[in-house]
Amino acid sequence: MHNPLTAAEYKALAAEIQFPTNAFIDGAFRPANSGKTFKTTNPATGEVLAEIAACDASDVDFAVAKAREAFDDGRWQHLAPGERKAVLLKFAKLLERNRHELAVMESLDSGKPIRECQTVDVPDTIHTIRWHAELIDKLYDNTAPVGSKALTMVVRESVGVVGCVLPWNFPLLMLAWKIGPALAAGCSVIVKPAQETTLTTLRVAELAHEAGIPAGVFNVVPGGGKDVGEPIGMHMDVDMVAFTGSTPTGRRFLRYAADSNLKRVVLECGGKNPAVVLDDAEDLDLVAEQVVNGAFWNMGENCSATSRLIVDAKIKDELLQRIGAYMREWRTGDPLDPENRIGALVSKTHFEKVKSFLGDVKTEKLSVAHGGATHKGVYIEPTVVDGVTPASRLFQEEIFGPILSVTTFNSLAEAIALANDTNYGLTASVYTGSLRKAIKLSREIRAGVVTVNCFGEGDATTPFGGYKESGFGGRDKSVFAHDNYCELKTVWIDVSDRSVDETVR
Ligand SMILES: NC(=O)C1=CN([C@@H]2O[C@H](COP(=O)(O)OP(=O)(O)OC[C@H]3O[C@@H](n4cnc5c(N)ncnc54)[C@H](O)[C@@H]3O)[C@@H](O)[C@H]2O)C=CC1
Ligand code: BAL
Repeated sequence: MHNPLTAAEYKALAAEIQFPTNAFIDGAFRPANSGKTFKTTNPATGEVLAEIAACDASDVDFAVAKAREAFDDGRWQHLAPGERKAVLLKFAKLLERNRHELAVMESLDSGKPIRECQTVDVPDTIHTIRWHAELIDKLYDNTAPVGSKALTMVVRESVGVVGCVLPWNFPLLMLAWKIGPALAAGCSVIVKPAQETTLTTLRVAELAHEAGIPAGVFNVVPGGGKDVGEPIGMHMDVDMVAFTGSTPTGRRFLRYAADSNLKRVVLECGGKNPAVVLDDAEDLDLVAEQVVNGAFWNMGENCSATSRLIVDAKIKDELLQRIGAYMREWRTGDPLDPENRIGALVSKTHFEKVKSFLGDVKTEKLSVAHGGATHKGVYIEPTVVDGVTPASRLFQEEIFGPILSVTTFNSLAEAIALANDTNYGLTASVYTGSLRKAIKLSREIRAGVVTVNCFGEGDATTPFGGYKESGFGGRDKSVFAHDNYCELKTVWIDVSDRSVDETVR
């Protein structure tokens, strides 16, 4: 499905794309009630791509009213699961037909390399929608073993109106991780994209409507966190919020829920993910490749990024040398050139934040093993920093940029303690030739995903989410994500002799 284009073809497509600019509510594009707009720019060039409706609480109220109307009259939730599936599969087909446009729009708005948009973001988005569509007519409800005097049904019902609050690092894919299971389950959604990356969400909503998802079921309300995110979180008629983003903002959604209607909250937050490499790792070239992929994929703007390399002191120098060799393949530059693997960071503000960690390297007198350069105020070369201790900000804080810290250990117990020495617990990877050690590490590292002899986030079939301050309330992806968007209802029907006798009388 990927069949990538050339750099010239991507640039030609970029020149002719029409960007959506208005909110999408009740099946139609609409300006913000206030008439206000905000600019979205291409971080690689600074060029303004579009002026987008800057919505506020009044737009959220309107979207929630329309989403509630659509939910209550059953135009979507009361379709048979197979009927929803058919519409969602058509939606996936339309996404596929428009995959080049979506990939280019995503790259222009976020600074992501087009090669990633084309090979990961867009195809995984489509696959996620398809996977949840295919799941929905294969799930059976249950009866409970209550004996012969009653018949009980334990049925799933759609949770209702869901606010999906999204980050800027994987705009399309995080949208799919939320709306895939939510729409399949019959919910109505109000999506708030990150202000930095609104364009593809609006285009996807338009395609969903074209595919036959009824008006009011899929709404997009663009704008800022305080203006749109908070009113969604505080809304008395929103039944659930599904959020991906930073841990501090995730905490706010728990407070909003507590201060409003106790809506369900599912959070997927930050990470400070270790790669633990034991001295019996079988293929150090493979380890180097996987660690580099984990650390620098998407410029490290990734909650699951490998940001801490925890390596046996005996093999550190050898591994760093191989990491350096593999990093030579990681060219930095124009995101629309498919040869480049590192694009622009999402914004100047974020660039400055990531750069401040390079400042720590100097003040802490750490050594840069590889990389370290910055270009044009938006690019940071992949960087490996050696000699980092747990006291360092580089070891403890989510950087969300292409910086990998290196720490050594001298025993397995020390490796596990270092891996767990963080408030986060999202992902980890372990590299060893010993099955026993791999199992021990995977059990003792407190993280939602542990990969062995590879880096990854699993696939559509596996749950994704974190322990500790990396997450709350549920998992994205897999059949378990479907459960987030459902209420469980018990229906108890008395069929005892007493009730039969009463009926007869
Ligand atoms: N876990 C992850 O995937 C992500 C982590 N981050 C981390 O967060 C840092 C800051 O990035 P931000 O874009 O500021 O993340 P953020 O967590 O503040 O933003 C995520 C979403 O929440 C919304 N939001 C922000 N403030 C809000 C508020 N007061 N009430 C309701 N909604 C609100 C934003 O508009 C956006 O849609 C990054 O440097 C990175 O470390 C950022 C994005 C994704
Ligand atoms: N890597 C997928 C989840 C995230 O970065 O937000």
